[in-house]
Amino acid sequence: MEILLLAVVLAVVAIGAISGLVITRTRSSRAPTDDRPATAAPPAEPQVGEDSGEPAPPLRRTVEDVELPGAPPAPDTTVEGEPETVAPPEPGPPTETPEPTVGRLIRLRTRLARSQNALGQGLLTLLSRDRLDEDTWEEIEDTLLTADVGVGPTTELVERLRERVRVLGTRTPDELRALLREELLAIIGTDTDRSVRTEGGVSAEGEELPAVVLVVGVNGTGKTTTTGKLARVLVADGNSVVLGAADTFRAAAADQLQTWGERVGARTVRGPEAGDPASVAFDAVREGIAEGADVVLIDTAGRLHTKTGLMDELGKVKRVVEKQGPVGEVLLVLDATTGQNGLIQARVFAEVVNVTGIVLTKLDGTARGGIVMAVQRELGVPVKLIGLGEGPDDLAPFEPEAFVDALIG
Ligand SMILES: Nc1nc2c(ncn2[C@@H]2O[C@H](COP(=O)(O)OP(=O)(O)OP(=O)(O)O)[C@@H](O)[C@H]2O)c(=O)[nH]1
Repeated sequence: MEILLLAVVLAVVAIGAISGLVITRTRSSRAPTDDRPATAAPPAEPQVGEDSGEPAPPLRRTVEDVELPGAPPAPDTTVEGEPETVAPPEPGPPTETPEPTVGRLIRLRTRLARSQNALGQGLLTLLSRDRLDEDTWEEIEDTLLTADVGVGPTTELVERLRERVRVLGTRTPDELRALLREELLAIIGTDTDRSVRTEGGVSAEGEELPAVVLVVGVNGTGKTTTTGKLARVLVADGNSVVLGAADTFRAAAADQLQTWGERVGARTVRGPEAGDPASVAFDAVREGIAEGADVVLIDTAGRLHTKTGLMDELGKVKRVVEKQGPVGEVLLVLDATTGQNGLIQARVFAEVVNVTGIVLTKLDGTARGGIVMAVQRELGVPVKLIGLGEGPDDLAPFEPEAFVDALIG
């Protein structure tokens, strides 16, 4: 009996074990063919590649944040909150002492004379002819037009010269030189204020504000170089300067500007590459206020005057800066070698940002110095500075007398 019972128990255990094995094998052999989606059952823990929370913000600004060249401008809301800029590096000690600005044009006079002498000497030679007939006057006119003096100023100058030569009668070379000098100066204008405005102001809250200078122009005219050189001019004249690298399109521009700044101990405020230039400009002025700087110089990206989107962006840069205080000076940088095209550029820029001064660069590389007269006449805005080379101190305050003297030798 006991043996029988034991045999029954063993039989039951054996059957149970065999059926358990069969069920397990059946389950495991079914699993791969189970057509339920793998995600049907919620995982207990986040899986690799899944985020458990909100994605981290990207390091670079998105295309929605950044205005692309030619894109319509975004509304002026970016700066009301926190402008996005990276921390500006500490300014180093000045490594150079810039040359004083007084008399720079005298120093650079030979360079100016070398490039512009053809105009002055050409005019003097023509005026010295025994007979000043119509052909000669036409040649005088052509000489002026070729030097980019422009139609209006040329007509005016020729009329005045004709009248004065007629009254003079016989002409000695000295008399002619003096006469031409006077008339050229009359066209250029000697009583215009050509100083770069460096007086700061006071905000409505009584806070001291630095003078703000915005540097604008088309591509490659020399804006960054001029901003750097101007920083030296201002430092040489005893001002403390903060630079704003609002040219965020050209990657090297901010580095270039920072290098200029470091040489004279001026801090450069920069933003993220391809960032919003208005934010950088705003931040530079804020930094200037915080530092108690005398002048904030803002370099902007080169833009073709024909690109409406980019011109609108420039208008925005100025408006955004003005939320903190007035922009005292807008310097338009014109490349003297581009001739009459410079006038068209000047007209458009003046409409958008109310240009207050002209910087004429690369006058060392062209005989067409007459653009000085044309651009002033066209815009009613004075030439304030001229660039006469690539050297750090090759930017000079424009002095009509020294300019004309270099012209006529
Ligand atoms: N000969 C000469 N070269 C100059 C003068 N001013 C600037 N340059 C040169 O012009 C070139 C362009 O100057 P940048 O300052 O880079 O021009 P930019 O307007 O900032 O250029 P973008 O930012 O690309 O629009 C550089 O090689 C400068 O050295 C000048 O007065 N004389």
